[in-house]
Amino acid sequence: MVRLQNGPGLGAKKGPVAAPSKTGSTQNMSANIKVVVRVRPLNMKEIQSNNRVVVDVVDDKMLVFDPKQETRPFFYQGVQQPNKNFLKRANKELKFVFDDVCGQEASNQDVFETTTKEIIASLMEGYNCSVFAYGATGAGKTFTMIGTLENPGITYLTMEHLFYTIDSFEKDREFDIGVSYIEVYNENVYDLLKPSSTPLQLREDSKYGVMVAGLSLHSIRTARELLNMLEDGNKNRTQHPTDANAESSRSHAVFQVYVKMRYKISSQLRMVKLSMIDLAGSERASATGCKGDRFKEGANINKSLLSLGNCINKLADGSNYIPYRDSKLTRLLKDSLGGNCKTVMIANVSPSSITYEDTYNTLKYAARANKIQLSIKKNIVDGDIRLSQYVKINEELRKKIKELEAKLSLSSLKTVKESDGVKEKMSQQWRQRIQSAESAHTAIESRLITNMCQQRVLALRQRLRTRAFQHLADLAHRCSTEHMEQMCVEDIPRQERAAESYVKQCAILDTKVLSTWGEWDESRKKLNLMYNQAVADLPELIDFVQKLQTQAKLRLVEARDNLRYKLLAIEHQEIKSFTEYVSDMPSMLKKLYLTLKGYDRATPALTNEYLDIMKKAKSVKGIVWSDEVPDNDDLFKFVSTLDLEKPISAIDFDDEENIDLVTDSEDLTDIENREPLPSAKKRKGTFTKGTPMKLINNETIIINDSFESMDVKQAMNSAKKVKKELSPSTDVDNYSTIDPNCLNSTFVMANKMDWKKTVKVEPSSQPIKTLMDRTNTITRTNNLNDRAKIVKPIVGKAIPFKRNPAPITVKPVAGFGSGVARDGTSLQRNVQGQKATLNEKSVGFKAVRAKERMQTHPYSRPALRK
Ligand SMILES: Nc1ncnc2c1ncn2[C@@H]1O[C@H](COP(=O)(O)OP(=O)(O)OP(=O)(O)O)[C@@H](O)[C@H]1O
Repeated sequence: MVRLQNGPGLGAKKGPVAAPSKTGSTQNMSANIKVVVRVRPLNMKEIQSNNRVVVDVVDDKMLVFDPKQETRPFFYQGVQQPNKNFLKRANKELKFVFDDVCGQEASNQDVFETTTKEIIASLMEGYNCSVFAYGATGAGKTFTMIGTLENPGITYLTMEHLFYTIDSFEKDREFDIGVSYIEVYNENVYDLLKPSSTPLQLREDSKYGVMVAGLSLHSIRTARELLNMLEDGNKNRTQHPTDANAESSRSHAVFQVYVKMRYKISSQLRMVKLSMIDLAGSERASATGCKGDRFKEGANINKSLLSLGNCINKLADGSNYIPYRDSKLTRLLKDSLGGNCKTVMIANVSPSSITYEDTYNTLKYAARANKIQLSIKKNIVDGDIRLSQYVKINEELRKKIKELEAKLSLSSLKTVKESDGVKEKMSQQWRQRIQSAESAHTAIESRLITNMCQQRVLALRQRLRTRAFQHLADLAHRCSTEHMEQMCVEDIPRQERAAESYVKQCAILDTKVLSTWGEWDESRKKLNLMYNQAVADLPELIDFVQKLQTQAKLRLVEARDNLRYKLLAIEHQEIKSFTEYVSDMPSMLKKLYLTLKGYDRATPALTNEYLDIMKKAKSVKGIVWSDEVPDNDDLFKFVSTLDLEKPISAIDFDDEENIDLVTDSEDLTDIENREPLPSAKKRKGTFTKGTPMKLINNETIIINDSFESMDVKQAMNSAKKVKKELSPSTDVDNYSTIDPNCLNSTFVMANKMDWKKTVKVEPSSQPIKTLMDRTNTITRTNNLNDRAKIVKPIVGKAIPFKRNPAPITVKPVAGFGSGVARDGTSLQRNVQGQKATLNEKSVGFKAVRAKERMQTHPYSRPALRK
């Protein structure tokens, strides 16, 4: 098999060298075999023989074989004959036109220029190329192909040009070059570079074409190496002197150059072959004068050349069948003649008439070959084509991918940027919208909190004011000093005005709170909806939303703190005042008790009560734990709680037990005099229990002066107890029989009242009047003489009671804490024998006011809003 030796690329890859593929080519081109005729100069022998020149080179394209000779006058018997030399053969004067005609003066360089130089370009393009020298022996074939050291032949020149060309292509291609040199002698193939007596076998492969089994390939780097190689090879070539040529080559010498090209970028691989063939002489056997082996040689040579001629003829005729297998030479040159090859035929001829027939045959041969139309293809191996195509496609795809990636990257970046920009814009818009809505909501909430805080402060202050007033009321009726009396006279209207003002303020605040709360609730719903939408659109806004919600909670906590601080300050002041107030009570109580006891009026019940008070004083705790919050103190809960979800109005100060709702218009009479009710629930029912005063019967009114929650039932039991102590046989249920003198200060037994008449107090009989009526217009007459008789100091001097010389009339004032009877009428309070009458006008007046209040407290009275 053909193998490369010492080749840098090919040598490393041992194995059969890929021959050009028939199917691997991708481009076709049509070309005739280029035929160049070279006419050598006459050699010395020919010159000496003075033979005529039968080849007349007209120009570089045409020659005339056996041209017409110059006419010389013909004399016969001394007489010039006019037209005819009967002794002379007529000249053929055949005009041959070839691709090129190199005359006798043409050098090998000139031949190279016209023959193989141009095929190197084709070789670099991937075409197989073939050059063979044809001609008779001694026609100058070897001289043309091999030449001499002084005048190297076209093989050397071609290889030199090949290396020169390779150098110019090395930038983008890698080359591996291997050469072989064989001879076909007597139909046997021999390796001239690896001499062996054993002929090599020709193998044909469908893919690689004709191959020489066992042929050595040699790598060369310079043309000079080739020259030496050729010289060595020619030494191994069979040569025998003939008559025509002293150094006649008796074999066909085939020098083949394998060029492997790999494109650096595409990795495309091209395998091309340049065949340079020096054929054996095509001379006639007679011309060689050989006999024996030499004759046999000539016969074989002629046979191979005949086969070559036949193939050329067939190729020229366009025959489908080409008899390549007729000889080893034609088999070997299959690729170079009719196959995938650009072929140059150099027909060497001698101009001498000595070789007239051979020259004529050569010219005919060459002319015939010139008609061969070859279809040649570039030799690109299938796999390499695919590989290179894949590589190329891959590269293109990679390039495209990169471009697309770049575009995509830009597009993505742009999209991301656009998306980010849109998101950022959306985010900003949402934030602005939310902040705007949140600011508005905060403003509303601030108003709501302010109003609710005002509600609670107001409620607390009113509670404390009422308590203070109650304390004053508790004391006033016992006072006889003018100063105290004056205090009461002044304070009552003031307190009642304060109460009325409180009611109004409550109504206003209630309205404000409920109105603001509605606004706040609506704003809150919108804000929450906005929060949800924003987070749904942009989940990253959740932090922003949560921050706002946390800020809202903090605002509420701060508001509660501020409120409690304010309430605490108020309570603190109240405790301080109350402590001062209470601190004097024990000594006073002790004096009173001892006074009563001194007059023997300290009943067992009173004594027990006194003892109870002592016990309580003994067990008073100095510390009230902060977590001991009174469960039933709704006012405390209301004041201390700031719940935006419960926009209730101020709570009633009365004990829950004592609060009922007036359900009809008749029962509305005293609502105005009550504390504002905390809720609709508390206003349901009837206003029966817990009234400060209660009409027991027409004669008796039980007054619960204590502002603090006082259980009527407890009071009644206490009254019964006192009655029993005083008169065990008395029916305790009949209060009319209770002696007022036996009652302690809590209970007052009224005289039988005439509801229709105003009781007028006789001035003479009632020198002292202690007034404590927070309710109605009354004209009362108090005769405290009896009291003066009763209340005497036990020890020491009696308590001085200032007598009031004239009855006192109190103008109708919507009072706070006034008693309201179940039937809706105001009750008079008779303290220790005072007579009270009902002023019916005041009832109607208060009823109207109560209705007004109900209207100003729509949320406090939801049942009545309709
Ligand atoms: N163009 C030429 N110029 C000068 N001398 C030439 C030329 N051609 C051939 N000769 C000479 O002619 C002789 C015969 O040439 P050559 O050996 O090349 O013939 P050939 O065709 O190879 O013969 P053979 O077939 O017998 O080998 C040689 O001595 C050679 O130097």
